[in-house]
Amino acid sequence: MFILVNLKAYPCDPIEVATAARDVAEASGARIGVAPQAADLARVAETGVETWGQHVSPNAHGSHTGSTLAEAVADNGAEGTLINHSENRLKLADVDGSVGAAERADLETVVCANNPAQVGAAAALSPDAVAVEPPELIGGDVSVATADPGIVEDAVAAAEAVDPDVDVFCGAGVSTGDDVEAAGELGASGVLLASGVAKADDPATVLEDLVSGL
Ligand SMILES: O=C[C@H](O)COP(=O)(O)O
Repeated sequence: MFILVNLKAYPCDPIEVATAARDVAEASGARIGVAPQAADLARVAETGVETWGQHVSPNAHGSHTGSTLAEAVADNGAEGTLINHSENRLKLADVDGSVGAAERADLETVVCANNPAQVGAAAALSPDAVAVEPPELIGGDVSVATADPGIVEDAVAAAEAVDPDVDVFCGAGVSTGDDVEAAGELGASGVLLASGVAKADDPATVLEDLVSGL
């Protein structure tokens, strides 16, 4: 199971989280990634943790003020990127363009989707993975795998029907090792989470619990 921690725009210390994630990954053998703000990518990557972007634009180099180029994300140490997060939705053509931009920069891709129908559409764009996240559960205390297990199972089936090579992650409310295990039992091969770690008083303790059943 891949544990991908999105720091969003939370007022946490990205280096504290990245260092804890690196240490827990090394000690446990689990795969843990951290997606900080774009401006923090380089110093997060310097910790040695697997570093991800929160977004890349479809643009290449050129006159595109405000763009987050996939090339820049990769040059600053990221190995992958989220695309189309629920809090940063893109038009379908831009999701396609961002997946292509990420691939040109050798970034692994996770395209986010609200529901199984969107998972199928996203899988048709051939990212490395899709992440299903019911928006109403994001930031809450109840894991998607507990609150709506059917949406995870349906997302797995939707991706499988379109492209069996596309992995399926789930996210929203994931904060414990039990949540990670439940997601795996529903067929997910990764979890996308944020507040459980980014808002924790002690991120290291939460990360240790997240990997405890792996
Ligand atoms: O990117 C992360 C997801 O939106 C889940 O956020 P959450 O763990 O705070 O529910």
